[in-house]
Amino acid sequence: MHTGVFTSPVEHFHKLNMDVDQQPTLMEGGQYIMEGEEEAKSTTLIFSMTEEVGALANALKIFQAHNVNLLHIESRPSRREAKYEFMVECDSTSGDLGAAMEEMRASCSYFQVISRNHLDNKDTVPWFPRKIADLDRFANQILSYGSELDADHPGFTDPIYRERRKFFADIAYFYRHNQEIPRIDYTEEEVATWGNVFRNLTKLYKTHACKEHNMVFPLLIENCGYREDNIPQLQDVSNFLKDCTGFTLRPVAGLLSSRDFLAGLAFRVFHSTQYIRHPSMPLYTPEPDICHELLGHAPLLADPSFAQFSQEIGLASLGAPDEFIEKLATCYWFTVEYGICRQDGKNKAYGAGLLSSFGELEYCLTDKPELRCFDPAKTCVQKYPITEYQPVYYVAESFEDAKQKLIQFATSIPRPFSVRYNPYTQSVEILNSKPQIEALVREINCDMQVLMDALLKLT
Ligand SMILES: C[C@H](O)[C@H](O)[C@H]1CNc2nc(N)[nH]c(=O)c2N1
Ligand SMILES: N[C@@H](Cc1ccccc1)C(=O)O
Ligand SMILES: [Fe+2]
Repeated sequence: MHTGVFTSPVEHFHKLNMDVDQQPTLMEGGQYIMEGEEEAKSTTLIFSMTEEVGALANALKIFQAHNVNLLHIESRPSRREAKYEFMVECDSTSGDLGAAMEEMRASCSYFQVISRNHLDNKDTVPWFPRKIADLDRFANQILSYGSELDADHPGFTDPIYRERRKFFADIAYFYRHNQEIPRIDYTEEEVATWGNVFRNLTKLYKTHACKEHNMVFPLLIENCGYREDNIPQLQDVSNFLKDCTGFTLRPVAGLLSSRDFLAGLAFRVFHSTQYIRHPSMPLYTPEPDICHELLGHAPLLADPSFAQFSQEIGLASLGAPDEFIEKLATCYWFTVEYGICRQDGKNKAYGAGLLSSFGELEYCLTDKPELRCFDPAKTCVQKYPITEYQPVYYVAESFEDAKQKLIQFATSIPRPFSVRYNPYTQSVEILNSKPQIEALVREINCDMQVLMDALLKLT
Protein backbone atom coordinates (compact mmCIF):
# COMPACT_ATOMS: atom_id res chain seq x y z
CA MET A 1 0.00 0.00 0.00
CA HIS A 2 1.11 3.55 -0.70
CA THR A 3 2.76 5.18 2.29
CA GLY A 4 3.50 8.68 3.39
CA VAL A 5 0.69 10.51 1.62
CA PHE A 6 -0.42 13.00 4.21
CA THR A 7 -2.68 15.19 2.24
CA SER A 8 -6.30 15.96 2.86
CA PRO A 9 -8.70 15.09 0.04
CA VAL A 10 -9.48 18.77 -0.36
CA GLU A 11 -5.93 19.78 -1.27
CA HIS A 12 -5.67 16.67 -3.26
CA PHE A 13 -8.77 17.53 -5.25
CA HIS A 14 -7.48 20.98 -6.05
CA LYS A 15 -4.30 19.51 -7.40
CA LEU A 16 -6.34 17.30 -9.61
CA ASN A 17 -8.68 19.99 -10.81
CA MET A 18 -5.83 22.01 -12.20
CA ASP A 19 -4.95 19.12 -14.45
CA VAL A 20 -8.41 19.06 -15.93
CA ASP A 21 -8.90 21.20 -18.98
CA GLN A 22 -12.56 22.04 -18.28
CA GLN A 23 -13.92 19.29 -20.50
CA PRO A 24 -15.98 16.35 -19.33
CA THR A 25 -13.42 13.60 -19.66
CA LEU A 26 -13.65 9.92 -19.09
CA MET A 27 -10.71 9.29 -16.82
CA GLU A 28 -8.52 6.30 -16.19
CA GLY A 29 -10.67 3.83 -14.34
CA GLY A 30 -13.76 4.97 -16.19
CA GLN A 31 -14.58 7.97 -14.04
CA TYR A 32 -16.05 11.19 -15.26
CA ILE A 33 -14.34 14.38 -14.39
CA MET A 34 -16.25 17.50 -15.24
CA GLU A 35 -15.01 20.32 -13.14
CA GLY A 36 -17.96 22.62 -13.50
CA GLU A 37 -17.55 23.59 -17.10
CA GLU A 38 -20.78 25.58 -17.03
CA GLU A 39 -20.70 26.58 -13.39
CA ALA A 40 -17.22 28.03 -13.61
CA LYS A 41 -18.44 30.33 -16.35
CA SER A 42 -21.72 31.34 -14.81
CA THR A 43 -22.70 33.78 -12.12
CA THR A 44 -26.05 33.72 -10.36
CA LEU A 45 -27.68 36.92 -9.19
CA ILE A 46 -30.60 37.03 -6.77
CA PHE A 47 -32.28 40.42 -6.58
CA SER A 48 -35.45 42.40 -6.20
CA MET A 49 -35.89 45.78 -7.86
CA THR A 50 -36.86 49.03 -6.14
CA GLU A 51 -39.39 49.75 -8.90
CA GLU A 52 -42.07 47.05 -9.05
CA VAL A 53 -43.69 47.79 -12.40
CA GLY A 54 -41.87 46.08 -15.26
CA ALA A 55 -39.11 45.14 -12.86
CA LEU A 56 -37.85 42.10 -14.69
CA ALA A 57 -38.10 43.74 -18.10
CA ASN A 58 -35.99 46.62 -16.79
CA ALA A 59 -33.42 44.25 -15.39
CA LEU A 60 -33.24 42.35 -18.65
CA LYS A 61 -32.63 45.59 -20.52
CA ILE A 62 -29.58 46.21 -18.36
CA PHE A 63 -28.12 42.81 -19.21
CA GLN A 64 -28.90 43.33 -22.89
CA ALA A 65 -27.26 46.75 -22.93
CA HIS A 66 -24.06 45.15 -21.64
CA ASN A 67 -24.27 42.13 -23.98
CA VAL A 68 -24.56 39.65 -21.13
CA ASN A 69 -26.12 36.32 -22.10
CA LEU A 70 -28.60 34.86 -19.66
CA LEU A 71 -28.65 31.10 -19.11
CA HIS A 72 -31.59 30.83 -16.75
CA ILE A 73 -34.27 33.15 -15.36
CA GLU A 74 -36.57 32.47 -12.45
CA SER A 75 -39.03 34.68 -10.59
CA ARG A 76 -40.95 34.00 -7.42
CA PRO A 77 -42.62 35.82 -4.55
CA SER A 78 -39.91 37.11 -2.25
CA ARG A 79 -39.90 35.96 1.34
CA ARG A 80 -37.97 39.06 2.25
CA GLU A 81 -40.33 41.74 0.99
CA ALA A 82 -43.86 41.88 -0.39
CA LYS A 83 -42.71 41.75 -4.00
CA TYR A 84 -41.12 39.49 -6.57
CA GLU A 85 -37.59 38.29 -6.41
CA PHE A 86 -35.60 37.21 -9.44
CA MET A 87 -32.85 34.72 -9.88
CA VAL A 88 -30.81 35.16 -13.03
CA GLU A 89 -27.92 33.02 -14.12
CA CYS A 90 -25.54 34.87 -16.43
CA ASP A 91 -22.86 33.62 -18.75
CA SER A 92 -19.93 35.44 -17.16
CA THR A 93 -17.79 35.08 -20.27
CA SER A 94 -20.19 37.18 -22.33
CA GLY A 95 -20.42 40.98 -22.49
CA ASP A 96 -19.49 43.24 -19.60
CA LEU A 97 -20.98 41.48 -16.58
CA GLY A 98 -19.15 43.75 -14.14
CA ALA A 99 -20.76 46.88 -15.58
CA ALA A 100 -24.19 45.22 -15.75
CA MET A 101 -23.92 44.20 -12.10
CA GLU A 102 -22.93 47.70 -11.04
CA GLU A 103 -25.94 49.17 -12.79
CA MET A 104 -28.20 46.46 -11.33
CA ARG A 105 -26.98 47.04 -7.81
CA ALA A 106 -28.02 50.69 -8.05
CA SER A 107 -31.64 49.87 -8.93
CA CYS A 108 -32.13 46.89 -6.62
CA SER A 109 -33.48 46.79 -3.08
CA TYR A 110 -31.77 43.45 -2.61
CA PHE A 111 -28.80 42.11 -4.53
CA GLN A 112 -26.78 38.96 -3.87
CA VAL A 113 -24.09 37.45 -6.11
CA ILE A 114 -23.43 33.73 -6.10
CA SER A 115 -20.57 32.49 -8.21
CA ARG A 116 -18.51 29.38 -8.81
CA ASN A 117 -15.61 31.72 -9.45
CA HIS A 118 -15.76 33.02 -5.92
CA LEU A 119 -11.97 32.88 -5.59
CA ASP A 120 -11.65 35.71 -8.11
CA ASN A 121 -13.99 37.93 -6.18
CA LYS A 122 -13.86 38.15 -2.43
CA ASP A 123 -17.33 39.70 -2.15
CA THR A 124 -19.23 36.81 -3.68
CA VAL A 125 -20.56 33.76 -1.95
CA PRO A 126 -19.56 30.39 -3.46
CA TRP A 127 -22.38 28.86 -5.47
CA PHE A 128 -24.55 26.34 -3.68
CA PRO A 129 -27.68 24.36 -4.56
CA ARG A 130 -30.92 26.05 -3.46
CA LYS A 131 -33.36 23.29 -4.33
CA ILE A 132 -33.01 19.56 -4.25
CA ALA A 133 -33.07 19.17 -8.04
CA ASP A 134 -30.01 21.47 -8.21
CA LEU A 135 -28.02 18.46 -7.03
CA ASP A 136 -28.33 17.20 -10.62
CA ARG A 137 -25.92 19.93 -11.61
CA PHE A 138 -22.86 18.77 -9.79
CA ALA A 139 -23.40 15.12 -9.06
CA ASN A 140 -21.20 14.20 -11.97
CA GLN A 141 -18.22 16.32 -11.09
CA ILE A 142 -16.29 13.37 -9.91
CA LEU A 143 -12.77 13.61 -8.62
CA SER A 144 -10.34 10.86 -9.37
CA TYR A 145 -7.76 9.74 -6.89
CA GLY A 146 -5.05 10.58 -9.39
CA SER A 147 -1.82 8.91 -10.21
CA GLU A 148 -0.65 7.98 -6.73
CA LEU A 149 -3.32 5.34 -6.52
CA ASP A 150 -2.81 3.75 -9.90
CA ALA A 151 0.22 1.72 -8.91
CA ASP A 152 -1.40 -0.04 -6.00
CA HIS A 153 -5.05 -0.12 -7.02
CA PRO A 154 -5.58 -3.45 -8.77
CA GLY A 155 -8.82 -2.10 -10.20
CA PHE A 156 -6.89 0.18 -12.50
CA THR A 157 -5.05 -2.62 -14.23
CA ASP A 158 -7.94 -5.05 -14.47
CA PRO A 159 -9.75 -4.36 -17.78
CA ILE A 160 -12.92 -6.22 -16.79
CA TYR A 161 -13.18 -4.27 -13.55
CA ARG A 162 -12.64 -1.01 -15.40
CA GLU A 163 -15.36 -1.84 -17.88
CA ARG A 164 -17.74 -2.55 -15.03
CA ARG A 165 -16.85 0.75 -13.37
CA LYS A 166 -17.71 2.54 -16.60
CA PHE A 167 -21.15 0.87 -16.49
CA PHE A 168 -21.76 2.22 -12.97
CA ALA A 169 -20.35 5.64 -13.85
CA ASP A 170 -22.90 5.89 -16.69
CA ILE A 171 -25.82 5.14 -14.38
CA ALA A 172 -24.76 7.90 -12.02
CA TYR A 173 -23.97 10.28 -14.86
CA PHE A 174 -27.45 10.04 -16.35
CA TYR A 175 -29.36 9.90 -13.06
CA ARG A 176 -31.74 12.77 -12.33
CA HIS A 177 -33.50 13.77 -9.11
CA ASN A 178 -36.76 11.86 -8.48
CA GLN A 179 -35.89 8.94 -10.75
CA GLU A 180 -35.80 5.41 -9.38
CA ILE A 181 -32.22 4.23 -8.89
CA PRO A 182 -31.60 1.46 -11.44
CA ARG A 183 -31.51 -2.03 -9.92
CA ILE A 184 -28.29 -3.93 -10.53
CA ASP A 185 -27.87 -7.54 -11.40
CA TYR A 186 -24.58 -8.01 -9.52
CA THR A 187 -22.26 -10.70 -10.86
CA GLU A 188 -21.41 -13.83 -8.90
CA GLU A 189 -17.93 -12.47 -8.26
CA GLU A 190 -19.33 -9.17 -6.94
CA VAL A 191 -21.74 -10.97 -4.62
CA ALA A 192 -18.85 -13.11 -3.39
CA THR A 193 -16.83 -9.98 -2.57
CA TRP A 194 -19.81 -8.54 -0.70
CA GLY A 195 -20.27 -11.86 1.12
CA ASN A 196 -16.68 -11.87 2.23
CA VAL A 197 -16.88 -8.31 3.57
CA PHE A 198 -20.33 -8.89 5.11
CA ARG A 199 -19.34 -12.10 6.90
CA ASN A 200 -16.16 -10.67 8.39
CA LEU A 201 -17.72 -7.38 9.45
CA THR A 202 -20.81 -8.87 11.09
CA LYS A 203 -18.47 -10.99 13.23
CA LEU A 204 -16.86 -7.82 14.56
CA TYR A 205 -19.87 -5.52 14.96
CA LYS A 206 -21.06 -6.90 18.31
CA THR A 207 -17.78 -6.04 20.02
CA HIS A 208 -16.46 -3.18 17.87
CA ALA A 209 -19.43 -1.13 16.62
CA CYS A 210 -21.36 1.53 18.54
CA LYS A 211 -24.84 0.84 19.94
CA GLU A 212 -26.63 2.90 17.32
CA HIS A 213 -25.16 0.82 14.50
CA ASN A 214 -26.02 -2.45 16.24
CA MET A 215 -29.58 -1.23 16.85
CA VAL A 216 -30.36 -0.50 13.20
CA PHE A 217 -28.53 -3.37 11.56
CA PRO A 218 -31.22 -6.03 12.18
CA LEU A 219 -33.78 -3.69 10.58
CA LEU A 220 -31.69 -3.53 7.43
CA ILE A 221 -31.53 -7.32 7.34
CA GLU A 222 -35.29 -7.47 7.76
CA ASN A 223 -36.28 -4.69 5.35
CA CYS A 224 -33.57 -4.21 2.77
CA GLY A 225 -32.18 -7.61 1.88
CA TYR A 226 -28.91 -7.30 3.82
CA ARG A 227 -27.55 -10.86 3.57
CA GLU A 228 -24.24 -12.55 2.93
CA ASP A 229 -25.49 -13.80 -0.46
CA ASN A 230 -27.18 -10.58 -1.59
CA ILE A 231 -26.01 -7.04 -2.34
CA PRO A 232 -28.87 -4.75 -1.30
CA GLN A 233 -30.28 -2.39 -3.94
CA LEU A 234 -29.73 1.35 -3.39
CA GLN A 235 -33.40 2.11 -4.08
CA ASP A 236 -34.57 -0.27 -1.33
CA VAL A 237 -32.15 1.22 1.18
CA SER A 238 -33.12 4.72 0.08
CA ASN A 239 -36.84 3.93 0.65
CA PHE A 240 -36.05 2.56 4.08
CA LEU A 241 -34.00 5.61 5.08
CA LYS A 242 -36.70 7.92 3.76
CA ASP A 243 -39.18 6.28 6.17
CA CYS A 244 -36.77 6.51 9.11
CA THR A 245 -35.27 9.99 8.77
CA GLY A 246 -36.15 11.46 5.37
CA PHE A 247 -32.67 10.74 4.05
CA THR A 248 -32.47 9.47 0.47
CA LEU A 249 -29.62 8.03 -1.55
CA ARG A 250 -28.59 9.17 -4.98
CA PRO A 251 -26.08 7.31 -7.12
CA VAL A 252 -22.72 8.92 -7.76
CA ALA A 253 -19.89 7.69 -9.97
CA GLY A 254 -17.13 8.18 -7.41
CA LEU A 255 -15.65 10.67 -5.00
CA LEU A 256 -17.28 14.11 -4.99
CA SER A 257 -15.49 17.26 -3.86
CA SER A 258 -16.07 17.99 -0.18
CA ARG A 259 -18.14 21.06 -1.05
CA ASP A 260 -20.53 19.14 -3.28
CA PHE A 261 -20.73 16.11 -1.02
CA LEU A 262 -21.52 18.20 2.06
CA ALA A 263 -24.09 20.27 0.14
CA GLY A 264 -26.02 17.05 -0.56
CA LEU A 265 -26.31 16.44 3.17
CA ALA A 266 -28.06 19.80 3.61
CA PHE A 267 -30.97 18.29 1.63
CA ARG A 268 -30.74 14.98 3.49
CA VAL A 269 -29.37 13.46 0.32
CA PHE A 270 -26.51 11.04 0.63
CA HIS A 271 -24.42 10.46 -2.50
CA SER A 272 -23.73 6.78 -2.75
CA THR A 273 -21.50 4.73 -4.98
CA GLN A 274 -23.04 1.59 -6.47
CA TYR A 275 -19.97 -0.36 -7.58
CA ILE A 276 -18.12 -2.78 -5.35
CA ARG A 277 -14.43 -2.85 -4.41
CA HIS A 278 -11.98 -5.03 -6.36
CA PRO A 279 -12.09 -8.66 -5.16
CA SER A 280 -8.38 -8.49 -4.30
CA MET A 281 -8.95 -5.88 -1.57
CA PRO A 282 -11.85 -7.00 0.63
CA LEU A 283 -10.47 -5.90 3.98
CA TYR A 284 -9.65 -2.32 3.09
CA THR A 285 -10.12 -0.15 0.02
CA PRO A 286 -9.05 3.47 -0.42
CA GLU A 287 -12.26 4.52 -2.23
CA PRO A 288 -15.85 4.49 -1.06
CA ASP A 289 -17.79 1.56 -2.55
CA ILE A 290 -21.20 -0.02 -1.95
CA CYS A 291 -19.91 -1.94 1.08
CA HIS A 292 -18.79 1.34 2.60
CA GLU A 293 -22.07 3.15 1.86
CA LEU A 294 -24.47 0.38 2.87
CA LEU A 295 -22.61 -1.21 5.79
CA GLY A 296 -20.83 1.91 7.07
CA HIS A 297 -23.12 4.88 6.38
CA ALA A 298 -26.67 3.59 5.89
CA PRO A 299 -27.21 2.23 9.44
CA LEU A 300 -26.43 5.58 11.07
CA LEU A 301 -28.41 7.59 8.51
CA ALA A 302 -31.45 5.68 9.82
CA ASP A 303 -30.84 7.19 13.28
CA PRO A 304 -32.86 10.44 13.67
CA SER A 305 -30.33 12.32 15.72
CA PHE A 306 -27.42 11.28 13.50
CA ALA A 307 -29.44 12.27 10.44
CA GLN A 308 -30.01 15.72 11.91
CA PHE A 309 -26.31 16.02 12.73
CA SER A 310 -25.39 15.15 9.12
CA GLN A 311 -27.80 17.72 7.78
CA GLU A 312 -26.45 20.41 10.13
CA ILE A 313 -22.94 19.84 8.80
CA GLY A 314 -24.36 20.09 5.29
CA LEU A 315 -26.21 23.33 5.98
CA ALA A 316 -23.14 24.84 7.63
CA SER A 317 -21.16 24.17 4.46
CA LEU A 318 -23.43 26.03 2.04
CA GLY A 319 -21.71 29.09 0.65
CA ALA A 320 -18.87 28.76 3.19
CA PRO A 321 -15.36 29.89 2.17
CA ASP A 322 -12.95 27.19 0.96
CA GLU A 323 -10.83 27.19 4.17
CA PHE A 324 -13.92 26.35 6.18
CA ILE A 325 -15.08 23.67 3.80
CA GLU A 326 -11.72 22.03 4.33
CA LYS A 327 -11.97 22.28 8.12
CA LEU A 328 -15.52 21.00 8.10
CA ALA A 329 -14.51 18.13 5.80
CA THR A 330 -11.65 17.25 8.15
CA CYS A 331 -14.03 17.16 11.13
CA TYR A 332 -16.39 15.07 9.01
CA TRP A 333 -13.50 12.72 8.30
CA PHE A 334 -12.63 12.26 11.98
CA THR A 335 -16.26 11.81 13.06
CA VAL A 336 -18.64 10.47 10.41
CA GLU A 337 -15.92 8.57 8.54
CA TYR A 338 -13.39 7.55 11.21
CA GLY A 339 -14.92 8.43 14.57
CA ILE A 340 -14.50 6.38 17.74
CA CYS A 341 -16.62 7.07 20.82
CA ARG A 342 -16.80 6.00 24.46
CA GLN A 343 -19.70 3.71 25.33
CA ASP A 344 -20.07 1.99 28.71
CA GLY A 345 -16.41 2.55 29.50
CA LYS A 346 -15.18 1.11 26.21
CA ASN A 347 -14.10 2.52 22.85
CA LYS A 348 -16.50 1.75 19.98
CA ALA A 349 -16.32 2.61 16.29
CA TYR A 350 -19.02 4.82 14.80
CA GLY A 351 -17.17 6.07 11.70
CA ALA A 352 -18.40 4.56 8.44
CA GLY A 353 -14.88 4.01 7.10
CA LEU A 354 -14.21 1.78 10.10
CA LEU A 355 -17.56 0.01 9.97
CA SER A 356 -16.96 -0.99 6.33
CA SER A 357 -13.36 -2.21 6.58
CA PHE A 358 -12.84 -5.36 8.61
CA GLY A 359 -9.11 -4.73 8.48
CA GLU A 360 -9.30 -1.24 9.94
CA LEU A 361 -12.22 -2.00 12.30
CA GLU A 362 -10.08 -4.53 14.10
CA TYR A 363 -6.94 -2.35 13.94
CA CYS A 364 -8.58 0.83 15.29
CA LEU A 365 -9.37 -0.70 18.67
CA THR A 366 -5.88 -2.17 19.21
CA ASP A 367 -3.08 -0.20 20.90
CA LYS A 368 -1.38 0.57 17.55
CA PRO A 369 -3.04 3.86 16.58
CA GLU A 370 -2.75 7.05 18.58
CA LEU A 371 -5.98 8.19 20.24
CA ARG A 372 -6.76 11.82 21.01
CA CYS A 373 -9.80 13.60 22.39
CA PHE A 374 -12.12 15.02 19.76
CA ASP A 375 -11.97 18.80 19.77
CA PRO A 376 -13.10 20.40 16.49
CA ALA A 377 -10.81 23.43 16.85
CA LYS A 378 -7.76 21.11 16.93
CA THR A 379 -9.11 18.19 14.92
CA CYS A 380 -10.04 20.43 11.97
CA VAL A 381 -6.40 21.07 11.04
CA GLN A 382 -5.13 17.49 11.43
CA LYS A 383 -3.58 15.98 8.27
CA TYR A 384 -4.51 12.43 7.40
CA PRO A 385 -3.69 9.73 4.86
CA ILE A 386 -6.51 8.69 2.54
CA THR A 387 -5.11 5.40 1.25
CA GLU A 388 -4.12 3.55 4.42
CA TYR A 389 -5.21 2.90 8.01
CA GLN A 390 -5.39 6.09 10.07
CA PRO A 391 -2.42 6.66 12.39
CA VAL A 392 -4.55 8.96 14.61
CA TYR A 393 -8.18 8.70 15.72
CA TYR A 394 -10.23 11.21 17.67
CA VAL A 395 -12.34 9.81 20.45
CA ALA A 396 -15.61 11.49 21.41
CA GLU A 397 -16.99 11.39 24.97
CA SER A 398 -20.19 10.18 23.43
CA PHE A 399 -21.94 10.29 20.16
CA GLU A 400 -24.08 13.18 21.36
CA ASP A 401 -20.98 15.06 22.54
CA ALA A 402 -19.33 14.88 19.10
CA LYS A 403 -22.53 16.21 17.60
CA GLN A 404 -22.84 19.14 19.99
CA LYS A 405 -19.18 20.11 19.59
CA LEU A 406 -19.28 19.95 15.81
CA ILE A 407 -22.53 21.90 15.55
CA GLN A 408 -21.02 24.51 17.88
CA PHE A 409 -17.91 24.67 15.69
CA ALA A 410 -20.00 25.01 12.54
CA THR A 411 -21.61 28.17 13.87
CA SER A 412 -18.19 29.86 13.83
CA ILE A 413 -18.15 29.77 10.03
CA PRO A 414 -18.28 33.32 8.68
CA ARG A 415 -21.23 33.85 6.37
CA PRO A 416 -23.28 36.97 5.74
CA PHE A 417 -26.59 35.09 6.14
CA SER A 418 -28.14 32.10 7.86
CA VAL A 419 -29.76 29.23 6.03
CA ARG A 420 -32.67 26.99 6.84
CA TYR A 421 -34.00 23.94 5.06
CA ASN A 422 -37.66 24.03 4.12
CA PRO A 423 -38.72 20.38 3.90
CA TYR A 424 -42.06 21.23 2.25
CA THR A 425 -40.39 22.78 -0.78
CA GLN A 426 -37.15 20.80 -0.39
CA SER A 427 -35.22 24.00 -0.74
CA VAL A 428 -32.75 26.07 1.21
CA GLU A 429 -33.96 29.46 2.38
CA ILE A 430 -31.50 32.26 2.94
CA LEU A 431 -32.48 34.08 6.13
CA ASN A 432 -31.42 37.69 5.94
CA SER A 433 -34.48 39.88 6.31
CA LYS A 434 -36.75 40.77 9.16
CA PRO A 435 -40.18 39.98 7.64
CA GLN A 436 -38.93 36.57 6.59
CA ILE A 437 -37.60 35.73 10.04
CA GLU A 438 -40.78 37.09 11.65
CA ALA A 439 -42.86 34.74 9.49
CA LEU A 440 -40.69 31.85 10.64
CA VAL A 441 -40.98 32.80 14.28
CA ARG A 442 -44.79 32.74 13.91
CA GLU A 443 -44.55 29.29 12.30
CA ILE A 444 -42.38 27.94 15.12
CA ASN A 445 -44.61 29.60 17.71
CA CYS A 446 -47.49 27.63 16.26
CA ASP A 447 -45.46 24.40 16.58
CA MET A 448 -44.65 25.30 20.19
CA GLN A 449 -48.34 25.64 20.98
CA VAL A 450 -49.00 22.17 19.59
CA LEU A 451 -46.20 20.79 21.80
CA MET A 452 -47.41 22.63 24.92
CA ASP A 453 -50.90 21.35 24.25
CA ALA A 454 -49.64 17.78 23.88
CA LEU A 455 -47.70 18.13 27.16
CA LEU A 456 -50.78 19.38 28.99
CA LYS A 457 -52.78 16.40 27.76
CA LEU A 458 -50.17 14.07 29.26
CA THR A 459 -50.21 15.63 32.72
C1 LIG B 1 -16.73 15.71 3.12
C2 LIG B 1 -15.56 14.79 3.09
O1 LIG B 1 -14.52 15.32 2.27
C3 LIG B 1 -15.89 13.36 2.73
O2 LIG B 1 -14.72 12.60 2.94
C4 LIG B 1 -16.56 13.08 1.41
C5 LIG B 1 -15.82 13.49 0.15
N1 LIG B 1 -16.50 13.01 -1.04
C6 LIG B 1 -17.25 11.86 -1.03
N2 LIG B 1 -17.78 11.39 -2.18
C7 LIG B 1 -18.48 10.26 -2.16
N3 LIG B 1 -19.00 9.81 -3.29
N4 LIG B 1 -18.67 9.53 -1.01
C8 LIG B 1 -18.16 9.97 0.17
O3 LIG B 1 -18.36 9.31 1.21
C9 LIG B 1 -17.43 11.18 0.18
N5 LIG B 1 -16.93 11.68 1.35
N1 LIG C 1 -11.50 2.31 3.71
C1 LIG C 1 -12.93 2.09 3.59
C2 LIG C 1 -13.52 2.85 2.41
C3 LIG C 1 -13.33 4.31 2.47
C4 LIG C 1 -12.49 4.96 1.61
C5 LIG C 1 -12.32 6.34 1.65
C6 LIG C 1 -13.02 7.08 2.60
C7 LIG C 1 -13.84 6.43 3.47
C8 LIG C 1 -14.00 5.08 3.40
C9 LIG C 1 -13.22 0.59 3.43
O1 LIG C 1 -12.36 -0.19 3.18
O2 LIG C 1 -14.36 0.20 3.50
FE1 LIG D 1 -17.92 7.73 3.54
